[in-house]
Amino acid sequence: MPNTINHYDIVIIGAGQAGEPLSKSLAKAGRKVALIESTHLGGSCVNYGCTPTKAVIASARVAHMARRASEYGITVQGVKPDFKAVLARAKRIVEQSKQFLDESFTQLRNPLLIRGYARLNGRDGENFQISVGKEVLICKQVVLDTGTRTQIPPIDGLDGINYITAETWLEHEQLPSHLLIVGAGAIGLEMAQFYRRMGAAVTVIGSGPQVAEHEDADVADAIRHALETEGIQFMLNAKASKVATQTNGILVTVTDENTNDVRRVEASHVFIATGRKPNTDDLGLDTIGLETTKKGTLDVDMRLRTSVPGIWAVGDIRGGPMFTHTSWDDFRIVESQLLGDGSRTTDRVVPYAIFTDPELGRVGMTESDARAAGKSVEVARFEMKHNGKAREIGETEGFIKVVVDSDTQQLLGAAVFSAEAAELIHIYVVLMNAKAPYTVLENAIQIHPTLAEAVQSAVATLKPA
Ligand SMILES: Cc1cc2nc3c(=O)[nH]c(=O)nc-3n(C[C@H](O)[C@H](O)[C@H](O)COP(=O)(O)OP(=O)(O)OC[C@H]3O[C@@H](n4cnc5c(N)ncnc54)[C@H](O)[C@@H]3O)c2cc1C
Ligand SMILES: NC(=O)c1ccc[n+]([C@@H]2O[C@H](COP(=O)([O-])OP(=O)(O)OC[C@H]3O[C@@H](n4cnc5c(N)ncnc54)[C@H](O)[C@@H]3O)[C@@H](O)[C@H]2O)c1
Repeated sequence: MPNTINHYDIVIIGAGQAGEPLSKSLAKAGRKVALIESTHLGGSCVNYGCTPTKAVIASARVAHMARRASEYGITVQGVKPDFKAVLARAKRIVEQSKQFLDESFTQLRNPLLIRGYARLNGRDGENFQISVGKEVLICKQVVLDTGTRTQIPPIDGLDGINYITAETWLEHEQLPSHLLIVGAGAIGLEMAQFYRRMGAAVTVIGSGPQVAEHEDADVADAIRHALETEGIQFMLNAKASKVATQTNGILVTVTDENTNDVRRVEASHVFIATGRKPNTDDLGLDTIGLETTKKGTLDVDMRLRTSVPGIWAVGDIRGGPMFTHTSWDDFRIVESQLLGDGSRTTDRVVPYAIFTDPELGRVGMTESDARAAGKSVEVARFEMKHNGKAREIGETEGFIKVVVDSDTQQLLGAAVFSAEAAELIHIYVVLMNAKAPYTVLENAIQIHPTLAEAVQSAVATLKPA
């Protein structure tokens, strides 16, 4: 059977956080658009990332608060998480989002959703050729939004065990008796606390000297301490070098990065959370002369153009911050470049959070980054135990750290480690976007009693130079 050949203005490969909204926006503006997705609409965030992880983290918090009930004068007896029911709740929430996305495409002919795995297949004159099964698409421009998958580290024997990853954790319906998590980044930390609160023993192995390696040491230590208090064990400066099945589970050999000393840990399950590998290795990029970096990302300019004119890269594969909100903002950048005045670029303030409890809300530079950059730095720190609302709701753990440029009085960055930190950080985000001095927040009125008062209290401890 001959291949079907269809022509488009723009083809988007990957229906992730940027690709899906971009396809609709470009089509609405009159471009003929195809969106190709190999698995499920919504990508990693909806199907196994943000959505289900935050859903199970919410269940875990209910269990945690039920265990703490007596602190509030309430008697709750026999807190018993039902692990399967917790996963089932998360899966239902995922299904709702997936269904909503699927239905949004059922009546649409432009953008046309094509299900299948896409590869670039060289040029057709000035245009690009893309293959999906037996279909060939010819187009003027291509947007790549193919996301990432778990980066599997070279651990001896790993192929021989049924390890868990960010992609597969929802399918493992048996609560591990002892979960060993390899990787102490965002995924490792969030999932460690989830499984621990479900009742599993949890050990986290991190190759660096601290958890959350991009954060200031005091912030990273506070996260580790909070998780240790709940019984999670950490092995830092350590690497899992070998795994082997034994009668009662899995024997993991852990090598100390500094001393080369070897320890053996028995676990029932292993979760690999050692970073993400871009899905760029089977995209036919070589057929159009597009090279990846060593890490597999695509170098882009601030307008998200790759080195091949007409090819754009958005979301996690373009290097830099890997978040749903940055991927979604990439959609707005490409939209601005293709349909608007081109003013929107990657020159942006990027906040993020680690959804442990307490949460970490972050924006801008860390103190160490700011000092390394030679800025004239002033740092304020405010302990949450001094905030009235925090005491009233029993959430006194944590602190706020604000890094200010003492020449301009503008924020360079902030870390909020507290209850609701992922919400609170946005106050600093707005201040940074407005390029306003911290005194604007200092002089504002905040509602009492709120955690937001702590965000103000932190800057109020700064003194203008
Ligand atoms: C466990 C976990 C928790 C997370 N939690 C958060 C969080 O709380 N907050 C946050 O901001 N971020 C979170 N993230 C990160 C967030 O999920 C990603 O940054 C975001 O989804 C990236 O979107 P994307 O556009 O790069 O691609 P993705 O959402 O990964 O989508 C890429 C899509 O491309 C498809 N695809 C790949 N190759 C092809 C091909 N050749 N042909 C056709 N289709 C293809 C894939 O099937 C996929 O659907 C989390 C990630 C994980 C793994
Ligand atoms: N709340 C959120 O926004 C959220 C949540 C989860 C994931 N994410 C996104 O997904 C990305 C990936 O998360 P992640 O946690 O997998 O990656 P990560 O890069 O954040 O952390 C991986 C950690 O694993 C360690 N490591 C690597 N190889 C190792 C080994 N062999 N043994 C022991 N430790 C090893 C690294 O030193 C690093 O600290 C994040 O960067 C983030 O962008 C975001």
